[in-house]
Amino acid sequence: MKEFQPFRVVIPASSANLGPGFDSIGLALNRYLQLTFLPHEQLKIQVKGFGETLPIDENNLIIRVMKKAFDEHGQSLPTFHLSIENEIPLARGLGSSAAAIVGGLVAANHLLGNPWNQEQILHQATKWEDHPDNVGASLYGGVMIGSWDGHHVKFVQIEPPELDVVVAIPDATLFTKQARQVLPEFYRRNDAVLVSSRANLLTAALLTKRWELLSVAMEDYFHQPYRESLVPGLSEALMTASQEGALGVALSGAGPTILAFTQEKERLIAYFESLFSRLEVSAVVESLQTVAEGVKLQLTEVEECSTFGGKVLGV
Ligand SMILES: Nc1ncnc2c1ncn2[C@@H]1O[C@H](COP(=O)(O)OP(=O)(O)O)[C@@H](O)[C@H]1O
Ligand SMILES: N[C@@H](CCOP(=O)(O)O)C(=O)O
Repeated sequence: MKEFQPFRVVIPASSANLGPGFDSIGLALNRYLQLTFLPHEQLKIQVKGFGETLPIDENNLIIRVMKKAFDEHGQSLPTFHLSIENEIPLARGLGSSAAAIVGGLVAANHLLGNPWNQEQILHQATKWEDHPDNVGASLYGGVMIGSWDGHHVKFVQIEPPELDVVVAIPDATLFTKQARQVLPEFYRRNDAVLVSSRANLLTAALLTKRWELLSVAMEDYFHQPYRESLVPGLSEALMTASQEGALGVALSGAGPTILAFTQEKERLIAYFESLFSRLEVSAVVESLQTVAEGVKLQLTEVEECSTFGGKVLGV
């Protein structure tokens, strides 16, 4: 067994796209995935919070990511006890897979002696997800604006907007893979021109804090119209939330969560609760905060690893 000092990696959730920033813009949010690693003679994984259905062996995404990082450096992954404490619901459009990938890469990089810098970790993470929006936000925090051509990521990180975020998270899952299959292969030039101008306006509005532009700047024609049929409440929220306190509203990532920026969060929460109750769709409506900081790694003492007190479900 390879010895190392126990450590913890804490990764924020994220909301991708913000409307027209499809596969490009991501925002870090204050729900966290926390991974605690302790040397152990065999792999053991324990899950608390969201993720009861996750594999607790080598098939777990975090372990697959770590193993690949070790393979690329010609080393074999040490064995450990991994405690996963997860506040990010799975397959809801809040970047759970991106958080797992970023967490796995940051943990592997630490165990390997930090061969990768943060930009190289972003590159690796983007290769796993094939878009830099969620992984960028989880890694760097704030708002990440990135561009990936399949080989290179170029990006700018900006401060998150000083606005409240309200999310409506339906109980049903929607896997990103499934929500990408409904998207068209080609776009008409007029649609592409319009949505690209909306994305430009969104970036400018975020940079200049022109919140009154968000309702128009977050209009999207890349993905939301095609995903409406998969997401209860989306078409109505896009049409009416701005009259109920939303400054801008969008599908969060691939959905089914709907996200809105607001300065009137109680009013907007009441609106979403009434919308979902009328649709008879079970959903949690709550306010989240944007976060300026991305993933953090903390060395810890064995005594502090109280997370290992619970039942160990692993192999
Ligand atoms: N904490 C985690 N540990 C391991 N795998 C995870 C974790 N969170 C998410 N995943 C993997 O990511 C999948 C969900 O990814 P995805 O469909 O992209 O949804 P999301 O919008 O939540 O990112 C899960 O089914 C699981 O395979
Ligand atoms: N740009 C991607 C974002 C997917 O985000 P997730 O949180 O649903 O994984 C897309 O829209 O497909």
